[in-house]
Amino acid sequence: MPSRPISSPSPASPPPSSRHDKTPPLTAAAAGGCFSLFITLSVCFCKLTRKRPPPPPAGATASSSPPPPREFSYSTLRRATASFSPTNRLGQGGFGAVFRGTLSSGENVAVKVMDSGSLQGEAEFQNELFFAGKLLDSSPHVVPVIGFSHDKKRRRLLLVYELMDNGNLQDALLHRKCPELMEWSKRFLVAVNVAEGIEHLHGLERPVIHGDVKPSNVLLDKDFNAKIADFGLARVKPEHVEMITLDGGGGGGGGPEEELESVITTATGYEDFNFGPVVGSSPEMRAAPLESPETVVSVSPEKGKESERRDWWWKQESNVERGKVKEYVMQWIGSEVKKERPSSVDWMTTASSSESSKKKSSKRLEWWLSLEEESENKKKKKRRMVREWWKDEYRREVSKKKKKKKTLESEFCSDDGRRSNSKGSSIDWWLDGLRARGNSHDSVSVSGEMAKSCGISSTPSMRGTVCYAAPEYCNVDNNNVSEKCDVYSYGVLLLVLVSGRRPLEMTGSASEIQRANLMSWARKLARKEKLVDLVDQKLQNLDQEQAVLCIKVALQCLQRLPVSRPSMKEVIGMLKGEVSVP
Ligand SMILES: Nc1ncnc2c1ncn2[C@@H]1O[C@H](COP(=O)(O)OP(=O)(O)OP(=O)(O)O)[C@@H](O)[C@H]1O
Repeated sequence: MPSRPISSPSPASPPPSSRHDKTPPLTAAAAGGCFSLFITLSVCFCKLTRKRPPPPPAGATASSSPPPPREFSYSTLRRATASFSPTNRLGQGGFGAVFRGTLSSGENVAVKVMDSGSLQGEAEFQNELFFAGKLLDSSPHVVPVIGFSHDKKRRRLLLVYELMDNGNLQDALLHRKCPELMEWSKRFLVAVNVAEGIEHLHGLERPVIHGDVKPSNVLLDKDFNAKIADFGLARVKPEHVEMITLDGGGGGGGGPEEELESVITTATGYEDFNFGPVVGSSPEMRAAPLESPETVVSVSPEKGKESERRDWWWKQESNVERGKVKEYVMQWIGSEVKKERPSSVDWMTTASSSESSKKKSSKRLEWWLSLEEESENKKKKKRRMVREWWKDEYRREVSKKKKKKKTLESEFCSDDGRRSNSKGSSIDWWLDGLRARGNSHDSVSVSGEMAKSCGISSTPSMRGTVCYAAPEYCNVDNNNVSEKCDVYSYGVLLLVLVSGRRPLEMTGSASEIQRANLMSWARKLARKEKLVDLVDQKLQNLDQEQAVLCIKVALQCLQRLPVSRPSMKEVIGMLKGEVSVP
């Protein structure tokens, strides 16, 4: 019987044992696939959610020392400030409102939000960012920007700073009257801190001119250590600076006519804005000043007059923006006309409330602003007429004043000690204020307290703040900007610190009138050798000698000619008693 051949096992039908053996590799492959898919998805998710670091600034090298300012997302800052809650509002500047915030890391910050349509805003934003990289952690007496954010949808630009617990010096000294600042040693320390902060800026390889030194730009930490803030108007020192060595060369000299004219020009801020408005919002335009302000800022004598006049950020021109600028200037002049009246609140408000006079003012201002289209001769003629108008306005106001106030006014002594008569020189009274650039809330208490919370910026001009700005800084041909501008402003700040008064302050009593202009009063006291009269009576544990020394240093800083002012290094030396006061 033939034996049945043993059929070979068909490959299609493996034995049960063999099928069972192949299952684990298949499962492993599926699991491996799932795992790699998971990894890929995780990596993608991480990439998508990770915040991109800001691009390095132009010209930055990999080894550039200070880290660039951080970019925050808008939502982070919104969360940090509880949706920019009014309860977190710290103050208001020309740029916009500033809010207190706490980041998720627990870090306390101050967030500055640029108002959409702010004239100053965008240029200042760029400027602050430009200096942020340069100044981060560079000095204990400087508050640089630590980050920024922008929200395209809401057209908002935001800057983030380290929070300074005791706010600004202006507020702490003059509004809140913090007890800590009633201690002489603390005030003196603030004076030295500020001087060191400015000296640090001036001592950089390319010196930085702050351009807006004033008490509201000095911030105080929890121990009342002072730091310089707000680099919106800062600039790198021009390579060629024309130093004024002759009186009248741009330091505000010249005859009364010229002075009056220049006062009106500077007071309106018109010339500043005429250079071209704040840049537009396209990225290219925004990038321009960030690239290299140093190269544009130089004011070499070879350049044309027109280009000499331009600050580096005023590069863009657009008619639409011009319209906005004019509107702004008109509003501003209007408010200045109201603010600058020398006497008490009552006649000022009476005057400003009259509807017809408002209309008249507005017409005249329109007219004044139309000067830019006029020829030089016509401009001169109109300027003369505007001058007349300002005088008329003032005389009208004066005639409304009570007899008593007239008497007080006639007692006012001018800067050089000459007694002014009530009619002819009455305009000088408040023009003196304007000459000293006295229209900010930093300086004006004529109309009562104008605290930050009113929402009024203290920098109405892009050339610093009235009262604090050096005469040459406000000059139309602004090619004389040097560190000495900051020295002048520091001199005013020092007087404010020692006296506890604003640079321009009027309360109405006869004795007060002579002290209304802090700088003039200090000079007068110096002539009488009674500087101690200027020292704040409320100061505790006063070191009289040191306080008088501070006033002397301040007067050195306030010299009209920049070359006559000391450097900040010398100022620190004088304050510390290492250098004698000339
Ligand atoms: N880092 C900060 N910490 C605490 N408060 C701050 C800080 N930065 C600004 N502030 C507050 O917000 C206010 C407004 O600041 P901002 O720098 O915008 O305006 P300003 O310098 O006072 O005015 P301007 O911009 O017209 O010169 C300050 O006066 C200060 O009280």
